[in-house]
Amino acid sequence: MSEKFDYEVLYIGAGHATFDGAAPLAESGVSVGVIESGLVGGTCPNRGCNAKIALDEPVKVTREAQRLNGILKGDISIDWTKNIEHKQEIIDVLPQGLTDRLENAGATIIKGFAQFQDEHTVIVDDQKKVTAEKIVIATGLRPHRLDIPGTDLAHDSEDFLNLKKLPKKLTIIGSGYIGMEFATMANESGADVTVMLHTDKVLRKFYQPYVQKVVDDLKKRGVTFIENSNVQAFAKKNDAYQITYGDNQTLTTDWILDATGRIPNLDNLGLEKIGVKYDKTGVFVNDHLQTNVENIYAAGDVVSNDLPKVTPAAYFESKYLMELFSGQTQDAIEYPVIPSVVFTSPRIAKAGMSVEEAKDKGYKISTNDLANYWYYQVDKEPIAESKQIHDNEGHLVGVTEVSDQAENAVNALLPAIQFKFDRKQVNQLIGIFPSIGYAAWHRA
Ligand SMILES: Cc1cc2nc3c(=O)[nH]c(=O)nc-3n(C[C@H](O)[C@H](O)[C@H](O)COP(=O)(O)OP(=O)(O)OC[C@H]3O[C@@H](n4cnc5c(N)ncnc54)[C@H](O)[C@@H]3O)c2cc1C
Ligand SMILES: NC(=O)c1ccc[n+]([C@@H]2O[C@H](COP(=O)([O-])OP(=O)(O)OC[C@H]3O[C@@H](n4cnc5c(N)ncnc54)[C@H](O)[C@@H]3O)[C@@H](O)[C@H]2O)c1
Repeated sequence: MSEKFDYEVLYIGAGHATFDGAAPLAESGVSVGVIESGLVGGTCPNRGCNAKIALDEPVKVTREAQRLNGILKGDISIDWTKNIEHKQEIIDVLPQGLTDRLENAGATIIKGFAQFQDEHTVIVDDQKKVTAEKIVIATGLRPHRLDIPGTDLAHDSEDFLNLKKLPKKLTIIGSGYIGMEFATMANESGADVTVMLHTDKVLRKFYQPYVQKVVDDLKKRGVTFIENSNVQAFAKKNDAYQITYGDNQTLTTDWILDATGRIPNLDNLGLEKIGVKYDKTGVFVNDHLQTNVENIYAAGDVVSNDLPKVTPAAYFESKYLMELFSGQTQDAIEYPVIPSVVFTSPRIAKAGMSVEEAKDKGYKISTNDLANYWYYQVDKEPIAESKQIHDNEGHLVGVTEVSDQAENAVNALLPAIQFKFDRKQVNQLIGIFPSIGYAAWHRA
């Protein structure tokens, strides 16, 4: 225990970037404090991944049942209100569970909003002074809001995940992760959905031919996409809302979701006072996640880097800091392959080298027509394809898949990509048959 300070390590924020590492760090005997202004667990469990995937499950099941219609008898449809209630039941227990995990490990949770006073001192809710030898900024992101007249009439992803009743007409501004996942859920649950694009691109970080398959399918299901929409204003119109866009066109809707991205949670943190460098992309860190102020670190979504802003990245950084602070490593952080997926229906998942980069390098790109592979025909998947990329020595270096279980297929291939398995090693591992993992692996 540090004699000079209240804690050896103090985390600001209690999301994945904190708790995955803070709990084992406290268990190892380091004195740990965690300041959290909202729910312990942060975005992912409370208003992100867990909440979203609970709402998505009936969508996936409904789609499958539609495909198996004739074998399965009777119509099924989603009761939105019940779905929201079920989601809430599942996630309500998570903040307490994570609080217990941190406290049982020996960490102290301090509720309130933190502001730096100096590089070793933080003031919580303008009252309580907390000091620490090292401080980790892990404050995450918050929704970006369009700077246009009427912007307050729009809602964010958290509002959507808490909607007790699904609006009849829902308009989504933005076609990134949130725009596309929420358009899928709302459409399958019975809403009339319009997606307004900034440009003509949807999910620009994913393989575009697969994105197009998902967009075409959503169009067939009634979702409208407006490209280059140039959204200019929102206004209240009787019981509805009017969106002015394009060349002075208007659109009337019942509910507006602003899904135009997320920005670092750094307002009023007092970083200017202590000289920590950052910009609108996040906090600048070196290869030890250390800021320009020696004892201050940053982890998770709030860090300025090119990684996808996803839970596995926050988790990995949190674990790295735990190892650094407990003396298990002094090495620079070395990121593994970080996979990502968009939970549309079907999903698009990817890991490692992209198809575009593989083309530039002249690597081998194999196309797997999975819709015609027998195991994907079991549940009659019409949209299922993958690309596997092998380098010149025959190692699998990248994969992208569009299918209902693309996330599981990509997960199965991660060891081969991460550890550069050679042919002999790949052949040495056999999976359970039949399974999606097996189907992916036997092509590796
Ligand atoms: C709708 C949605 C769906 C998502 N789905 C997925 C998914 O399916 N898979 C995936 O991998 N990722 C998903 N993500 C991303 C994932 O949630 C984040 O990458 C992850 O939560 C980042 O963790 P973090 O700890 O860096 O930040 P956060 O979880 O955001 O935690 C930051 C915490 O800091 C607190 N805080 C901020 N400022 C202060 C302050 N001054 N004082 C005290 N506390 C403060 C906040 O209250 C918050 O609890 C999703 C995100 C959203 C919004
Ligand atoms: N499955 C997952 O892992 C998952 C799911 C949801 C969210 N997330 C995380 O949350 C973050 C935020 O998600 P997001 O979808 O808000 O961000 P995003 O960056 O994925 O997408 C933002 C979208 O808004 C559009 N946009 C920006 N300005 C606009 C304007 N003026 N008019 C119309 N469109 C505009 C962009 O073109 C883009 O399509 C993601 O970066 C991701 O890391 C992850």
